[in-house]
Amino acid sequence: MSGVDTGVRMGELMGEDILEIENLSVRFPRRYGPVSVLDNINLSIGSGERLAIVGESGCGKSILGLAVSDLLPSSAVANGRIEFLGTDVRSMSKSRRRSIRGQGIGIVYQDAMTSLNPGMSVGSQLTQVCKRSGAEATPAELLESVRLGETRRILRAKPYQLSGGQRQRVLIALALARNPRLVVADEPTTALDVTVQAQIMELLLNLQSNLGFALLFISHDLALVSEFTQRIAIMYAGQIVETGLTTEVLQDPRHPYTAGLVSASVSLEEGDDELKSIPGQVRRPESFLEGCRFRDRCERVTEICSVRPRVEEEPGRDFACHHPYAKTASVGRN
Ligand SMILES: Nc1ncnc2c1ncn2[C@@H]1O[C@H](COP(=O)(O)OP(=O)(O)OP(=O)(O)O)[C@@H](O)[C@H]1O
Ligand code: NI
Repeated sequence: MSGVDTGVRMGELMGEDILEIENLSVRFPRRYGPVSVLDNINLSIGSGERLAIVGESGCGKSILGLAVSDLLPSSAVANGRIEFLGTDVRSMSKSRRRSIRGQGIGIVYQDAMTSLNPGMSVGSQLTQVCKRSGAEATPAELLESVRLGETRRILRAKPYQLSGGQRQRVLIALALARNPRLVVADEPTTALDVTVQAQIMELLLNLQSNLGFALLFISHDLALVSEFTQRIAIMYAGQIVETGLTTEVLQDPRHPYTAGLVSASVSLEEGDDELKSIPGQVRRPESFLEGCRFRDRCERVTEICSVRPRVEEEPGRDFACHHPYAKTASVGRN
């Protein structure tokens, strides 16, 4: 948690918090023993806020999205609090949890083909979700709100008869059927080509500003994230290493991991002959390091890094590092 005694938390600046995660840890004991694949996560989202979760593959972004949506696999063991609209979701009965989730949290995944039921028409899937969540809108209206033309044909179609972009719009319509206060979008456009990707992002953002839900946007793509989100949390190996306003974090990273991601992304955009990337790769959970989990890849590493770094709290910014980069005087350079 940030700014405990002095500052105002960012979520509060955006309106009241609708989601608060406190000391959340997730393990897969049968696979990785006592290692936490999500380790002591603290995070909140304000009403109507757009928050990005960023990090390399295997850092735990999707597991965090699943935990928030109460969809963790049964082999996962979770500890900590996840409070949605003021209620601790994890302490409720299964059926109550399902109804809260059904009415408050919508989910859009990358892979529409596996998120949709392949044997069932789009219309039946929408009807089912509308019924379950007591939606006021009809399936046809939902398809119109995600700007799918040819509504009648699409209602009758099976998922495989649609294009990737159309399927992604159907997923968004299903999320809207839940009257969401929060939408978790996990790499929602990764599988699409660039033009369609831009259209889907624009749709999601239009709906977000018209309907006012908060957006938890999981992505690898710093360009998308900087265009579309207000706040960012950087994850490495199951831990949040830095949070703050998206523009400030990306322009003036304090954590060496964030700095590495930013320079790799800039290098990619500028089409450098030799792509700058962070040396090495994310370890598998069974070999996560004690102390700072990033230390084997970090250019600033010293002995102290085998001790877990505290979370430093500055106004509007948290980071967990023994050797952070100094704050640049003028954010907004370049
Ligand atoms: N069902 C599972 N059982 C055991 N381990 C799992 C399971 N699901 C995920 N994991 C592990 O949890 C860790 C985090 O995975 P996660 O899918 O959240 O990463 P990610 O950041 O979303 O990566 P990507 O960018 O590739 O989607 C990985 O080490 C993964 O192997
Ligand atoms: Ni993922």
